[in-house]
Amino acid sequence: KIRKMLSCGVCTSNVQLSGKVAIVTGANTGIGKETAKDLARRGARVYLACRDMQKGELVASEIQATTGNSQVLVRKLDLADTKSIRAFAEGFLAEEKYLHILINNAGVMMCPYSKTADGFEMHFGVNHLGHFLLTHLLLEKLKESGPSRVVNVSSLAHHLGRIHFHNLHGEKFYSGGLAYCHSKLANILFTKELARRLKGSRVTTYSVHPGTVHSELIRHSTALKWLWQLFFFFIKTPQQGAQTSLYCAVTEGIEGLSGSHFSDCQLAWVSSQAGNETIARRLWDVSCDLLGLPMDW
Ligand SMILES: NC(=O)C1=CN([C@@H]2O[C@H](COP(=O)(O)OP(=O)(O)OC[C@H]3O[C@@H](n4cnc5c(N)ncnc54)[C@H](OP(=O)(O)O)[C@@H]3O)[C@@H](O)[C@H]2O)C=CC1
Ligand SMILES: CC1=C(/C=C/C(C)=C/C=C/C(C)=C/C=O)C(C)(C)CCC1
Repeated sequence: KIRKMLSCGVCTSNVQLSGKVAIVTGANTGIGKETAKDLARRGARVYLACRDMQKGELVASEIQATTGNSQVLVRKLDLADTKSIRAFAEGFLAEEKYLHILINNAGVMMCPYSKTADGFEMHFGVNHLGHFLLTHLLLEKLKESGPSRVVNVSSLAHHLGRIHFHNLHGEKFYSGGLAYCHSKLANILFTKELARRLKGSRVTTYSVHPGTVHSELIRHSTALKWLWQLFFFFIKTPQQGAQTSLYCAVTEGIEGLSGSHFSDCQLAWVSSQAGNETIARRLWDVSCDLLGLPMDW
């Protein structure tokens, strides 16, 4: 009971999703897997967008067996490679008429310094630019399918983040922990700017802090692995961690809150950086520039 109380925030909506189509990135484990499972239980056709097809197929079978929904599909998506992102989107657009829910969930944390196939620093490239490009490529479909939603999984860690426009790829200085924080700040800035640009459309967008959750996210940090074991009682299960993403994806009547940040299924405060529209606009333009996209999408 105490653990349940500490975990806070449950998505109580019983909205059913038959006939709806959803994509969850990084759905082969952790929060993404539980998010996909819940959407499948509600009857949606769910695409598990995973970089490891074998892991994805195993999880798809598990979700199909536990939910009785056979419409759980795995498609290859490596967010560290824009070619893979474009191939994923092309395949999806060719096979599906609609997209109602896009959950940009995949993430990496505290990686040793490394770059994506396109030369972007790994956290900025995967957590921000990868999802930015994916959303761009799927936006027309989301618009055609409205009402539709984009949920960006960020973190409380964004409070320590800054967008260092002169060092976006960590070439001047690099800390894996801070790079993660910067990328999670970018997730919130992207959400706010996207919401501003989508005003008047039937697509809404939300950013989320899932809580502190048992998952593979801490794979690069021995210290956090110890901390997680020591304080296991205070840490959410992936199923509890999925609640706020699900809340933002399915709850009726939150359209007016597009662009907002949520934690424990409630509105949550963001840092002053995250609320800064000038930084959000500049990050948008720089991201388009890096990805070779038009700025006015
Ligand atoms: N756990 C926590 O306490 C917190 C998590 N979050 C956020 O929640 C989200 C989910 O994390 P969580 O479930 O905890 O972590 P996990 O590490 O368990 O899951 C991350 C998922 O992202 C996938 N992924 C990583 N890199 C890529 C890539 N290049 N292309 C495609 N997929 C990729 C992983 O795939 P693979 O299995 O192949 O590595 C995995 O499926 C993240 O955005 C994270 O920042 C935010 C705050 C706290
Ligand atoms: C201080 C403290 C904790 C540490 C929390 C930490 C270190 C959270 C890190 C969160 C991350 C890495 C989020 C990712 O986005 C616990 C274990 C909750 C137990 C209570 C005291």
